[in-house]
Amino acid sequence: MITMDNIIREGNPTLRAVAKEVTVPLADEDITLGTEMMEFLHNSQDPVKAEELGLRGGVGLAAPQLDISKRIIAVHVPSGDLENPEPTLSAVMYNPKILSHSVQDACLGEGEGCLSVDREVPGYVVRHNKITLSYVDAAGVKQKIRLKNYEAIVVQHEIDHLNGVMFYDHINAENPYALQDGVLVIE
Ligand SMILES: O=CN(O)C[C@@H](CC1CCCC1)C(=O)N1NCCC[C@H]1C(=O)Nc1ccccn1
Ligand code: NI
Repeated sequence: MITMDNIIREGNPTLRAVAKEVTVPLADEDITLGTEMMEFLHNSQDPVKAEELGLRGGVGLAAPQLDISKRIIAVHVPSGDLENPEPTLSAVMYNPKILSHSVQDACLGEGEGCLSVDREVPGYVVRHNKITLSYVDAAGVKQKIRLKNYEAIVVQHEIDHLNGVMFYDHINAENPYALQDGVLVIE
């Protein structure tokens, strides 16, 4: 089971490496890894388990954060309202690739953090508001989906990890809260 001890922190060169594509059909070990990554996200969002295991709640995880330089990500975005427990996006994605994106940019009003960064780095992380994404799913089937707003931000944060990019690489050093006209601020 994955815990915070398995998550590498900034300074580890794997976080700055470009991860390798996984072979398709998927190897058993890659399927198992994806399952464990998703289980970590579930546990991290369960108040009892997160407390028990000392987990920071996470909505996404990339294999390089486990010191495994493979193009595998897991995302599990809760719906946010307790009535509807259905997550708005829950998937393990192999070889994810952004095929196209909106001209419209967006950022989280709260900025971003990272389970591999044990410090606050304030500022807007400007990303694409909408993306068209292809990936191979846990069943080995090629998927093509469109995402927008928060879900699109989460997936872009994870794909950045596959390319050795950290969220704060996008923050304007002179003025962390500088915003071009028309950038959508997502609260
Ligand atoms: O690469 C992956 N990571 O580094 C885990 C990150 C991924 C998100 C950061 C911004 C977009 C994707 C993560 O999830 N967080 N960042 C650090 C602490 C907070 C935590 C978080 O946002 N938690 C959360 C949010 C809503 C509901 C439940 N939990
Ligand atoms: Ni991260």
